[in-house]
Amino acid sequence: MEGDEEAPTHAAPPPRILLVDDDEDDYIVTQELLRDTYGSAFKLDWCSTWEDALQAFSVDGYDVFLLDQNLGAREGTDLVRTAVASGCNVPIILLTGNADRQLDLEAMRAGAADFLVKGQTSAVLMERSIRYALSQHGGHRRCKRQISWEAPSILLVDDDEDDYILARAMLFEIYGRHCKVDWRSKWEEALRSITEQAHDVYLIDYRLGERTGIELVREAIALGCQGPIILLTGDASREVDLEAMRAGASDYLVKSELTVPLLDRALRYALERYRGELRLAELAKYDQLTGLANRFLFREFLSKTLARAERYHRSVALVFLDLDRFKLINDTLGHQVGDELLRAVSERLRNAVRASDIVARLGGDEFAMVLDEITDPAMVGHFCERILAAFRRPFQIGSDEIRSSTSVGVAIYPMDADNIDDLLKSADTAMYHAKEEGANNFQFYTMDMHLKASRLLTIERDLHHALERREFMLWYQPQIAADSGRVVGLEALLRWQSPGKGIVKPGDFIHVAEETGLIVTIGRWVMQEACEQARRWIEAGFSDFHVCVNVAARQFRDGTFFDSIKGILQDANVPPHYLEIELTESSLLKSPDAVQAVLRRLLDIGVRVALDDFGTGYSSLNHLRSFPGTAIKIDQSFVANIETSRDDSQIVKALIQMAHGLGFVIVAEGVETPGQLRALAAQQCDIFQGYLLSFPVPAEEITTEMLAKNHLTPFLAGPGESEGAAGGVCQANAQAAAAQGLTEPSPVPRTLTLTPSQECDGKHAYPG
Ligand SMILES: Nc1nc2c(ncn2[C@@H]2O[C@H](COP(=O)(O)O[C@H]3[C@@H](O)[C@H](n4cnc5c(=O)[nH]c(N)nc54)O[C@@H]3COP(=O)(O)O)[C@@H](O)[C@H]2O)c(=O)[nH]1
Repeated sequence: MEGDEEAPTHAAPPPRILLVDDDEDDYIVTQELLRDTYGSAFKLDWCSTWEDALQAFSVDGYDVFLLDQNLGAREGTDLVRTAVASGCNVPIILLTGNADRQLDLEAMRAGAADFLVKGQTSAVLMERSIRYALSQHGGHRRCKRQISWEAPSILLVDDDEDDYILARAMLFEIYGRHCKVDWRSKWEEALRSITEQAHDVYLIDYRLGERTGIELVREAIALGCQGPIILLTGDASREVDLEAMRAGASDYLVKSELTVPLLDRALRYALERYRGELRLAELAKYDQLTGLANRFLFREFLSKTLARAERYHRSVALVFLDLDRFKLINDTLGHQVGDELLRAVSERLRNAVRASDIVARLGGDEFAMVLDEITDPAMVGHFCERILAAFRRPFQIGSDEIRSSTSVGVAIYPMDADNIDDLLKSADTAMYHAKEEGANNFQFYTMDMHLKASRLLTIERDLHHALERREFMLWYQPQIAADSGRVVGLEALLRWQSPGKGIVKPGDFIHVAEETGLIVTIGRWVMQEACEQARRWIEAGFSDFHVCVNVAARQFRDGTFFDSIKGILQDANVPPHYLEIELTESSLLKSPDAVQAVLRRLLDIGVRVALDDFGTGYSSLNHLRSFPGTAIKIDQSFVANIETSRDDSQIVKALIQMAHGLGFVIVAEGVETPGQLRALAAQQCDIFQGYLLSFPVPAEEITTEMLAKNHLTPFLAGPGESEGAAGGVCQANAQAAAAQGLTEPSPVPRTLTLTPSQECDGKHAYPG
């Protein structure tokens, strides 16, 4: 048949084809066949081993692979499976030495696009097989869902009853008598039946009275027919073949050459392609990177699973995973490595579950699985342990060995939630709890988690509103110099005037702002407001003071932090030494080099820098030594026990000596009693801050008078005097405050009335 035809001219460049065959003679023959089709310049690439083939399969650029079934001791079908499993979506056509239905079936199931018998393959047959394979090329084989093979229902459209009888006999031979074969002989009738789409496959004769089968194909497809259509023609003609393909037929068969095996194979491939197309439509439901189900399909699956569980009163576990430190891996080793890791993780997860269990990538580094028919939560626990164990071995990504772990959250239907959204939320909440517990572990959802999570969500929403409605404000807590007793610093402390809750302190919301990143916006507002207030105080005649602003680690991550502060100071027209930023040791540790670089730049322009809460974190002399700052704030917890705990007293003493030795100014925070104040003064602490001296107050309460007073005289004048008239009011207030648990007054703030026994006469201890 091929002898009658000329080598076609191809407007498009010929496909790039790789032959995998361990027999060089076969390579030469195949090359000749393809040259008949694509012209004498066509070059077929060739490799002869399984290993070379695998390598070549991962190379981008081939359009089709021709693969010999016999590769030494190994089988081509295994290679097809391996290639498909590793995400190869280039069509693979299997070549075998003999026609074997079993093998043909196996090839199809492995994911081959077609199957050709070597000795019986002409140039035309090969070209057609390649063309159809290419037209189907779209990667649907990523979808590994098994579609069961059933006897298809077939509609035969032929105006010759004998042909129908013959075809039906063949079909019965292939599928047995239970195969449904319908027959239409008239064009219009056939069109109606086809558009009803009651059949799996259509066999249409090219000649249908006055009209052609091609027209019928076109019309049926235009009317929405999706099932595969095989055209039957009287004789082989390349024109008819091309016409059929262009009209939308899946294949064409020459009636005179029709045999049972040929029909069988054509039907199977047509059906498989059709199913492939359906799956292609489903591809939108698969994650392109990993081939796993995506969020859309996962929800669909979960919805069906929950519906079944409801009907049969079963429990279902939703297992939600998030990789630990994935962002770090992505940021440091690059996105390509990140992608590879996600693929490798997907493969391990797939291997950790039963074939029937779904594994989905919900996005980023989040994965989810569903365990059906849960009878005992311990089952799920074991499953989670298996998942965690799957991460114990490092992942080999290129030349890198990457260690990764995951945090797993579990929610059970119907115990924890009775619908998809709530179940997902619960599993997500449990996963976050696993992160909080130090990552690399699993947690079952509990009601407490729910309450916590919903509280956080509410706060987040309210914080957004608070920003929009300008509900934030700053209160200021004075810092008093030990040597002069005067106010040298004013720490700006954020307060939220909530319409529903009154004055809310940062302890109740700042962590949410930090977690959500909202702290960057809020922090900028704080900085602007504090600097503008500093300007107002300067204009009011205040001098020798600075405002202290707390800065969260997240604010440093924004590469514009330095410029932002500089701009704010300029806009407010405030010299930089009026500003001190306070950061905690943990902020410093989050990204030491980057943070230190910013701090140095700030110091260079004159901004003061204090290390907050010192003594609580990983405080070490090394950190202190390399800290580019001006002041150290000893944490309240040490101050609180300084009178009662010898250890804490010794620690404070050592901290002060150490920090002084390194040239830092020492600020003690949380000073609540005269005894604490005296103990700190005895240990040469430079600056005091605490309820004893003043609660945080609104800016209006900071007056020139207040700044001029010596606030320490009542307490440091000596035991007898300090408890006397001079310090009496303050003392009474402080004791009253202590008796009430030393909470800040709210909503109307008040300053402890300090009665100075003498005016400030000394220079501020704080270095300028
Ligand atoms: N990133 C930002 N963090 C901020 C900002 N404003 C405040 N904060 C941080 O929130 C934490 C709690 O602050 P707050 O509730 O305002 O508490 C401060 C003082 O009111 C309190 N304090 C002061 N004196 C005493 C005392 O004698 N006893 C006592 N029990 N508490 C006292 O201490 C807090 C000041 O802490 P510090 O900053 O460590 O000096 C707190 O960690 C703030 O840092 C902000 O705008 N941004």
